[in-house]
Amino acid sequence: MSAVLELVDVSVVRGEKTLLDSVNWTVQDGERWVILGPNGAGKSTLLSIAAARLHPTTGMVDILEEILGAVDVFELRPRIGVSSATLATQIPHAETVRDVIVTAAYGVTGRWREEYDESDDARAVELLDAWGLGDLAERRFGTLSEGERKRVLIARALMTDPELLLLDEPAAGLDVGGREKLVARLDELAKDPSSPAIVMVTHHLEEVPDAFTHAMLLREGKIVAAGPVGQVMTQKNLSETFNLPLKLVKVGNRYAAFAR
Ligand SMILES: Nc1ncnc2c1ncn2[C@@H]1O[C@H](COP(=O)(O)OP(=O)(O)OP(=O)(O)O)[C@@H](O)[C@H]1O
Repeated sequence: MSAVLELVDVSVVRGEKTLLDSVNWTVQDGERWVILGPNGAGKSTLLSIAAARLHPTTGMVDILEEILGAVDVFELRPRIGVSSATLATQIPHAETVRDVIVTAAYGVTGRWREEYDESDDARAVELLDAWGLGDLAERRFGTLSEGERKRVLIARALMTDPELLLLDEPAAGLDVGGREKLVARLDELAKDPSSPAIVMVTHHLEEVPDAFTHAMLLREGKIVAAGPVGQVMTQKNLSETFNLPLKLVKVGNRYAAFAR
């Protein structure tokens, strides 16, 4: 195993506010991490750093054995797959599902005059099938349901065969059926040894697929706990993270929490 991501004493400060406070964190190849924490904890800020979209105020960030600040981020970014609500807002509504996926090969949203070769088209077809989108290939992105959009965004994030996959709240806005289908699909992805290292951000314990290996709990920019899921997901750690006495329920390898 080698580290795909390493943060040493990383802080992000904006004006008076410390968004991330001395974060130390390593993600090894093959690991599947979930980052949990309340609103404003710094989860998206941390993911932006992992995506090479934000530089820390202080500290060292190593992504895929490149040091942030000493690497051309435009060469690094194609090696990282990202699915987020921000990206969804950048996709033209009239774009077909097939083009939303294939355009990731050039890191653009909106197909224009780029030339795609056969391997790009073949990869897009493979992903359309894998994510149950085959029948929607020619549909316009703007006409999709929220659940369908989420799957398109993840398929797009996988288009370049990334070495690191970052998922920012992939199940936000889904009904219980949509959430469960997506969690099951993410579980398959997590179990597949050919999948890249995965980091997923969520507010909800129910959204953690059971094959995820590691968890980080974040509160006010600081790590409350980080490590193997079974060690980190305790009633005490979660109550401290969400600043609320919680009752933790475990069903198989899935979790839920309720106020005590
Ligand atoms: N440029 C900025 N200047 C000041 N504060 C900022 C700036 N950007 C973000 N913040 C604040 O930093 C904190 C962390 O934001 P971040 O989006 O990383 O949290 P989050 O855990 O992803 O939250 P949520 O779950 O609500 O999406 C928030 O309180 C946010 O308001």
